[in-house]
Amino acid sequence: MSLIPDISELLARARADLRMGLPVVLTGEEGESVLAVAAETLSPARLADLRVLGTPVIAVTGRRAETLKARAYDGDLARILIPDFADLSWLQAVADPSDDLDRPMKGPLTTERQGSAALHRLAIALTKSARLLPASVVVAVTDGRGLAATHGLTCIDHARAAPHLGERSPLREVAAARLPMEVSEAGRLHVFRPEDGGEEHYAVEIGRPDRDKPVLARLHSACFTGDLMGSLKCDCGPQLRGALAQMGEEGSGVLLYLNQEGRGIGLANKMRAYFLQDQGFDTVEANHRLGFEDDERDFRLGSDILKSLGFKAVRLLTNNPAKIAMMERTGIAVTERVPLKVGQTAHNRGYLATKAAKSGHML
Ligand SMILES: Nc1nc2c(ncn2[C@@H]2O[C@H](COP(=O)(O)OP(=O)(O)OP(=O)(O)O)[C@@H](O)[C@H]2O)c(=O)[nH]1
Ligand SMILES: [Zn+2]
Repeated sequence: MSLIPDISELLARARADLRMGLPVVLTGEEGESVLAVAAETLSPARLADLRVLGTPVIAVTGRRAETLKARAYDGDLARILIPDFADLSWLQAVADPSDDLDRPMKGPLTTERQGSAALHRLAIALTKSARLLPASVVVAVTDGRGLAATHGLTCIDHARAAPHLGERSPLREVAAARLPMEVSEAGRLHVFRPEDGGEEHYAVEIGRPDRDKPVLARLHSACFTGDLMGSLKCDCGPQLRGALAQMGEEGSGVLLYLNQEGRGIGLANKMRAYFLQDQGFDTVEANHRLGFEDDERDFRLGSDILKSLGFKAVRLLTNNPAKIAMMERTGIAVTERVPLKVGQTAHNRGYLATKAAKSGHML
């Protein structure tokens, strides 16, 4: 029946639940099931409830485990045993590196090596896509489906969810209108919304670019601090304005504004990363200490939008080779890379050097 939510709708619901601090039920292939809550949003009352149901563990990514010196027997993640004395602040200190330097001794931490980590991996993937810290408190339960039905919890089946996790929900254009701008009076803004109701993304068209010729294009990732606040820590604001100005001069172009704040980790996590940067870690190390990869963005969104606007080839304004490679892989030809070198400041010199050294950016 069409009234029943499908798996991508259930996943979207699970992300919203985790952000509220609600547990979700995850069920596995062998009939096993767990209850999972994001460490960041867990309340003391719910922690007590989880302890009534069983013996919870806290699952963190391999990246975070490295910093915590916890053995990651599962490779990309570690299931850390929670000592009886541990309270919510202990769990949050495992999840959140903010006070790593003040409280370096969380351990020694013992990690689980028996049994499957598949549901823990799913729990972490969900917290990440909910833009929360990638850490989940997980407890095994006997009848997950029954528990979900009785308590009105979202229930996700691992086998059904797996093919959808690395996938993005299809985008649909929901509205477009004329937008006269400083750089060009012939501006037009298109709003794209994913079918699962997630984050919207925008395309700003300048002029009426010919769909049969390579269009001057920029894939810009949202940066509240740089785009709007004039932050000196990165080069995003000048890049955004520089790209629009160039399109205005040429009288034609398309700028995609992708809501992938903080290279896909969200603004709260980006500010946690900035806090770590103030302690001396670089932009890549800070992401790793938080449990994230260097870059969690999905640039395929960009080619989805370009294709839906009818473009086949771009002259891409970027210094990031990963953007070019992804465009080519997903069927948008990059006929030219147009460098975008603006906004270097004394504050962002180290940031730009790290991107060049560790993320392959062209200086
Ligand atoms: N996690 C994290 N994100 C950051 C940091 N500084 C800036 N960002 C984010 O990095 C992204 C930069 O986006 P872009 O300028 O589109 O991408 P880029 O990879 O630098 O590539 P080009 O500018 O095209 O060369 C934005 O989402 C910013 O919010 C940081 O220190 N940590
Ligand atoms: Zn920025």
